[in-house]
Amino acid sequence: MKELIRQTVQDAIKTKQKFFATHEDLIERCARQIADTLDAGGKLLLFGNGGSAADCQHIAAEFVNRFQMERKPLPAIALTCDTSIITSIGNDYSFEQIFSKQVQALGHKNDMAIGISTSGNSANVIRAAAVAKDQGLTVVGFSGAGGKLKEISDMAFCVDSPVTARIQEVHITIGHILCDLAERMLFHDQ
Ligand SMILES: O=C(CO)[C@@H](O)[C@H](O)[C@H](O)[C@H](O)COP(=O)(O)O
Ligand SMILES: [Zn+2]
Repeated sequence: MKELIRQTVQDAIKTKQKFFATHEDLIERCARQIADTLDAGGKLLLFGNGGSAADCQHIAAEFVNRFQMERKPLPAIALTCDTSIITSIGNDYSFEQIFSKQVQALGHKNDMAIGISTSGNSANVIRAAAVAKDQGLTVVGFSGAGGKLKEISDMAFCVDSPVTARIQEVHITIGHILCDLAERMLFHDQ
């Protein structure tokens, strides 16, 4: 058991080191886009399943409340939270449309959509990303190495690991870094 713990931690460290060694420019570019979007009155829409749904809610909370700086609340909505909306769409239409119909209702061309899928192939995430793109939103994809999400995304963060949990651990670190950078870009004078 202790060996398993050690191997898991080693794998987590290596996966993060490998990813962040090659993605600094993209992260900075994405943070700048988030800061510009929020500064111009746009908002963030986030969607994903399971652990990635939790990541969406976690990241949205950092923006709406605060991250590491005392500053005004920033608009970010996790499309994973409203059980009435999700169950009615899932029941009347399909699970595939639970996020895309919310993007249709709430998305504006000056907003950003952040889709999170470790396989990169969850149908509801792909559909929402495609609808967001059609509506003119900037689409950011957090995924694993494979899948369709990266092809749809304007900015794609692809984590090269076969293990869902390791990919998710990189995703939440990306979310924290983006929030940290965007906060500094928007409020550095405070
Ligand atoms: O958290 C985990 C696994 O670590 C699970 O809940 C996982 O998120 C779910 O199986 C998701 O449905 C996987 O979907 P996706 O990441 O492939 O889009
Ligand atoms: Zn998990």
